[in-house]
Amino acid sequence: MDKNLQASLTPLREVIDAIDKEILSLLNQRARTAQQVGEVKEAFDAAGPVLKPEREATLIRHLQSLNQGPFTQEGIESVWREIISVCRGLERTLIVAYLGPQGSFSEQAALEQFGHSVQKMPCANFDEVFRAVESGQADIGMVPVENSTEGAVSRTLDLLLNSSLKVMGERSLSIQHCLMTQSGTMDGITTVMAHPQALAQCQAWLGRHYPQLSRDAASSNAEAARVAAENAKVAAIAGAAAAEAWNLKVVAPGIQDDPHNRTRFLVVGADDVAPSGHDKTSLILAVPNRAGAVYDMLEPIARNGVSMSRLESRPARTGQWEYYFYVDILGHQSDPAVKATLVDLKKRAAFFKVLGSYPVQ
Ligand SMILES: O=C(O)C(=O)C[C@]1(C(=O)O)C=C[C@@H](O)C=C1
Repeated sequence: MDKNLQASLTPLREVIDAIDKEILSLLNQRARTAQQVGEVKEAFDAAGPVLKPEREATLIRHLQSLNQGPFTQEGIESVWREIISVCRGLERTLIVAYLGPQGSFSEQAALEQFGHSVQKMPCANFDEVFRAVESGQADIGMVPVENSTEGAVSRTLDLLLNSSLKVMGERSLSIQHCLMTQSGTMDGITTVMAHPQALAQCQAWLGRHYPQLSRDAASSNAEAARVAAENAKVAAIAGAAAAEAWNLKVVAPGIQDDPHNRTRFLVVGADDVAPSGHDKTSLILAVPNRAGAVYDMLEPIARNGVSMSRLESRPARTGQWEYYFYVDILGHQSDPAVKATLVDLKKRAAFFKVLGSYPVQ
């Protein structure tokens, strides 16, 4: 290294070393305090959850509101999610179920939300994720619920309808699909494999570049990557994490038709989440099959001054053109306006189920 450069860097690096030492000492103070929190929780409610999503959300939002930079707001969130993850892990290890295998977008969403100090439980399908949490094998599950290009993930909606689990959080992820193979080229490739949602999100690109390839459905994109790692004739569409996990080379990155492609995931678990100050409530409603019924059903939301952030319908499979409506409204179910809205909705709906209130991401 250039001598002058070295001379200029050395004092700055000494400053960084001293700061890191202080951070380390503070991190250990924080970790010890979290252990004490764990002991208090254990003493009062040994079987209770260690995860407190509302506390994690308020704590991070508060730090972001104090932050003057140049440390970025996203940086605050990702650093503190990892700090909390380690501290939480000292209380008790959180077991997180999601659609695997290794390198899936669900895994990425789970790690972004809960940090890396968790026990990962990759599952073969969404039903298994719900079963793992319902049976207590896992503390929480992370499942995709909607994609900005392809819409609702219908299996998740059906599982939410029939499960006793609650929605405890949300996480939105930018979905950048990559085409990947063993060699990093398309020589000898006959088939492109991915989850049907990913094939749909990339169909125009595939039609333009590789119209001759057959398209095969996989249970997940990471599963397609696993198959491609075993079969030199298969190209997979998956995230960059899957390429790394399965030792594949990216042929083309960012091949989704919409560059702003995003997927929203839900955290499902057994517990109710307390208010965080900026929350959302998810519910399912059904209305009788008659004129004006949907308008009547939704009227209390507007009347109580509550904002609706999502409305999704799903056939009730009665053969009568009846639908379940999946509704997200802003606010916690303990907020007076939301509470009043829920009372009114329950009176009008043929079916009514609150899935949970949770911090807005
Ligand atoms: O405040 C708590 O209840 C804690 O357990 C501490 C802590 C944290 O590290 O800040 C850890 C886990 C919880 O999900 C929330 C916060």
